Amino acid sequence: MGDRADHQYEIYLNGLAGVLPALPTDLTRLEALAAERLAPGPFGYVAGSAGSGRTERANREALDRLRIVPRMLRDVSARDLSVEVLGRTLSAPLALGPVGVLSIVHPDAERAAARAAAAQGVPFVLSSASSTPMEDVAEAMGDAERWFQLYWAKDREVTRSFLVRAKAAGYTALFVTLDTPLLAWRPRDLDQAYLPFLKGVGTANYFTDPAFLAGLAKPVEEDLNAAVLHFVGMFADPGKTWPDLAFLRENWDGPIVLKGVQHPDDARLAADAGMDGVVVSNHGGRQVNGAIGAADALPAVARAVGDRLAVLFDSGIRTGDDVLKALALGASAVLLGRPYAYGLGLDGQAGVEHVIRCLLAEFDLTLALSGHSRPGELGPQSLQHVP
Ligand SMILES: Cc1cc2nc3c(=O)[nH]c(=O)nc-3n(C[C@H](O)[C@H](O)[C@H](O)COP(=O)(O)O)c2cc1C
Ligand SMILES: O=C(O)C(=O)c1ccccc1
Repeated sequence: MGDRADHQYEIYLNGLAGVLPALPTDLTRLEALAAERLAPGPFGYVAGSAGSGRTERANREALDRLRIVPRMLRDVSARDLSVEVLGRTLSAPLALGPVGVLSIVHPDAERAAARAAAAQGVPFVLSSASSTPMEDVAEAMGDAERWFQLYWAKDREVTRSFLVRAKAAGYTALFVTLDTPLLAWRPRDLDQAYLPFLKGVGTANYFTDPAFLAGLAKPVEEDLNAAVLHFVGMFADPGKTWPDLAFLRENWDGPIVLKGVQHPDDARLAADAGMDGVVVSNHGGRQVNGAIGAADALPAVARAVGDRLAVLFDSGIRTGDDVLKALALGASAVLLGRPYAYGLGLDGQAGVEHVIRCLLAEFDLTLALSGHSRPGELGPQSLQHVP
């Protein structure tokens, strides 16, 4: 076992020494704890999803219908969790996914989450809609691996400027989110009249951008309302189509990953457009109510493009066995969403580190106990579907 995996056992060893962890080690308990301790508006924003929550439930149902079939006597004494993704070696098949407006759950927001990822050796994906400018998050991370998530704006100059800034700040890959050309119908937020960006939260990258500011009649300080409305009207673009990807390919020379792909034909279009990867994701059930569970969409996408593109996965990952299942279905790594936002809200950087450590320790143990030593050994043979 490598250094990283040894490190994951810290919580376990603390347990043997009678030291209580600050947060539950069963990460499925974080949501209930966050419901108790966070303010209702921010908690509802993070926990909420589209419509009646059908897709969020489908994400869990899809993972829960899969069962791991353990194999015995396979010498699992030495494990290596590392994977190759987008031309890099990751120490484990995990990254923190893009979650916007993190200052609603903790004042240290993206800086704390990014430092936690850096400390635990997993990449951090910074949201376009972060509460902290991308340059400040980069500075907090030193030379640790970071990727930039793009909300593909209506205004070309803003997009171009974001790409230049992200490159200069050391973000090595671009994650373009396709599933949010509009924000969905989200009853939890509507019922509480809680929409953080209407107060200017999540606009840090825009309000520090010369191309964005050039589109305002007055400085942000003089008319916050107008600035916010300008942001809401331009941050995403429901008019975009596949040929528009050429613009991003011409203006970004690193890997480009399309986030929010659910149909194998869209994955093929991504490959044909010269993209480098896809994230099979339904945005944690926050966009299309009634959509296919993300884990149910993964196998067909992996079959369609697994030999041409990096296939990543998110939406519903809560425990180490979920990570194993996603990899067995054909993903090379997973992104984490809400669980780390809860960790941040409950205990800042330490809370995010707790979430990463528990998830990876549980993944490492589940991998070993099911008879595997490396992620590459996982495949359809590792799983059984139950009706
Ligand atoms: C509060 C919140 C904000 C999010 N903001 C973004 C964002 O700015 N950009 C993006 O691509 N995805 C965003 N997502 C989606 C996540 O990247 C990810 O797809 C989703 O949370 C995964 O599902 P999970 O929460 O069930 O793990 C957000 C999710 C949450 C919960
Ligand atoms: O809430 C979200 O899911 C999301 O993607 C988003 C979009 C705009 C601003 C902040 C978050």
